[in-house]
Amino acid sequence: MTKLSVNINKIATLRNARGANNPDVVKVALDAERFGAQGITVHPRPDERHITKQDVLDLAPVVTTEFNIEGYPDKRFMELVKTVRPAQATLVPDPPNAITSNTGWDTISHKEMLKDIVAELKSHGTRVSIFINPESKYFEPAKETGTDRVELYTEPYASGYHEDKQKSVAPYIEVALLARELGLGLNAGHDLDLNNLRFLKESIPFLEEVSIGHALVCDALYFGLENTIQMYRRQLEL
Ligand SMILES: CC(=O)[C@@H](O)[C@H](O)COP(=O)(O)O
Ligand SMILES: NCC(=O)COP(=O)(O)O
Repeated sequence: MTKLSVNINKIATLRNARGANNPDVVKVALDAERFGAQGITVHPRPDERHITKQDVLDLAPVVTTEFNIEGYPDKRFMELVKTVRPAQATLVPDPPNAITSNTGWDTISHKEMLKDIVAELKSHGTRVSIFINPESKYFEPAKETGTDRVELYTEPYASGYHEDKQKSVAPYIEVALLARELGLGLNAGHDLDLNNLRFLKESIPFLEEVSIGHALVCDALYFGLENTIQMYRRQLEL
């Protein structure tokens, strides 16, 4: 079964627009779980443009599905993850000023650094996933870091989907089979939506988790959060 982890970054974006507490990020996370989310993902960026450190501290004790914290493993991130000990930490190579995540790790040149970070996070009982591009050269080094999983960066798949979905998904199938061969768990995320999700799932049925935020929150403006989460869950049922 592929789990749906709902990324609530954009709920916090809306909340921050007025500086009060509407929408209430914690309430939305708990409602999302009640509506069928099988995980909650947050990405507390250094500039706190959306999810703040306090959001993470507030969410950690009340989220009952899998709590997944994404981020660049700097001192701030590592201390926050050590404090809340989420089910999963997803390491992304985003510089502080990135408008969004736009690439996976170069696990070849960063292998030693990632090895130490993965070991520290796992020592706190947190499962680790490493954000990765669909390029096979990065997968054996990823395995050598000791990470539990990799998360396929799916923006290239999404951006090419409408023109030629078979061509777009091909590199992902190739590296997914390699990941399975290496014993790496497989997550996926970024720019997945109601149009492209089912084909990805059909192409890689052994995906363990997809984390979806931007498109899901946008869809919820039209369909409502409960309906939207159910619509995304149905895309994952083969
Ligand atoms: C890692 C990834 O692809 C996304 O989860 C990312 O966290 C999105 O970040 P923004 O919501 O800040 O665009
Ligand atoms: N890891 C991907 C994620 O959490 C959400 O990405 P997006 O759906 O907001 O592009």
